[in-house]
Amino acid sequence: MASTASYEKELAAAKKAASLAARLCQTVQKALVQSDVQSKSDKSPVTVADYGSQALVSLVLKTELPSESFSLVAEEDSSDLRKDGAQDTLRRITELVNSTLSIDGTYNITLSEEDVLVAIDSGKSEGGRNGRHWVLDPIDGTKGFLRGDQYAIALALLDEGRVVLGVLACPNLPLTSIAIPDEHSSHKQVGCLFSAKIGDGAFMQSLNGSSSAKIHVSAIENSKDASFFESFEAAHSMHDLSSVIAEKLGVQAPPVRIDSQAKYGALARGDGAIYLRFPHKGYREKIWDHAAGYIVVTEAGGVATDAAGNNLDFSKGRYLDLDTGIIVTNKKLMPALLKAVQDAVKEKSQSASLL
Ligand SMILES: Nc1ncnc2c1ncn2[C@@H]1O[C@H](COP(=O)(O)O)[C@@H](O)[C@H]1OP(=O)(O)O
Ligand SMILES: [Mg+2]
Ligand SMILES: [Mg+2]
Ligand SMILES: [Mg+2]
Repeated sequence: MASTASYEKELAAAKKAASLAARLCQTVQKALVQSDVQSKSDKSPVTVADYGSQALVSLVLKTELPSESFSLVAEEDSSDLRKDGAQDTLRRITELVNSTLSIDGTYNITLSEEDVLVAIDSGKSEGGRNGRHWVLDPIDGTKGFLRGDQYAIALALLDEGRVVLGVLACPNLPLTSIAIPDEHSSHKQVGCLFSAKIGDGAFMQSLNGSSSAKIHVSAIENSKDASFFESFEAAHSMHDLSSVIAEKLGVQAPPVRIDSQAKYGALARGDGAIYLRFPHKGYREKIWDHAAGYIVVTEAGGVATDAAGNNLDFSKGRYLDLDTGIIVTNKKLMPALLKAVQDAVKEKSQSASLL
């Protein structure tokens, strides 16, 4: 039964898997940031890190939890890597996975290229409301990764359709608040690991392995004092709609634009009070883009719903069925936020029908 399980060892395995994947991604991103302009336009580093991260997470979960049946819903699959011309990429991924494993030293394993493909392809599950399913985005925020900005490794566990635990590794997120940008920001210590287990609260620790501290969403009650997060990429979210909502709420601070589910982590520790996400028409949200962030923020005392105020339902397979968008905030601000969202959405659709 989902309600009596403690998920203790699953959480430990998830933290281990995400931390190791973060180490692999950092290795690649560091080389990328130092590389010349020409190689920066090359998308292959993120491809290598993306597949490498998925292979490592799958391997660590299977190794740490050998007695459990294994189902993984993940973003990537190996079909492109099995094509002619991908041999070099597959070789680079395999080397990267093996060197990350050997630096860590916990596992005395060397993977073959075929092992890597098999590990990646354990992620083909469809999820759903029965049984347990891991949910993984091996790199969330690929655009941020390529820019040298924020990205996350996002891993969650579904049990009978509910998110029961989640971890978010954010290698570039400062350990202290990002609410006040300061000129010394380049000296800030970075690398956060957020984790949450159902009924147990949410925690943050350094990816370098310090002890974890409990985190809470902002206690702000007056929306005028709130600040909000949205996607860095305008193509991912309707920034015009979020600015209308912010105006209706009387929010005075400009939006903080960052990539990836790092937004959920930052919100869960109170760096900002609202996260607005309104993808353009026709975009379907995937469960791996929200499951880990959702439990981190809700266990930190926050609420996340769609624009109709419905709870997010992770039990429908690989996609989330949503009304319009996703809104996240604390319990005090949610009623006013929901009203502002619904008014703004109504006005937008009325003005669209007048055109
Ligand atoms: N057109 C799109 N609209 C919304 N989200 C998108 C779009 N294209 C990709 N994404 C996904 O949005 C998430 C990043 O969102 P953001 O940084 O805007 O919060 C990622 O999951 C990214 O995929 P990926 O995981 O491949 O990076
Ligand atoms: Mg993603
Ligand atoms: Mg991704
Ligand atoms: Mg992607």
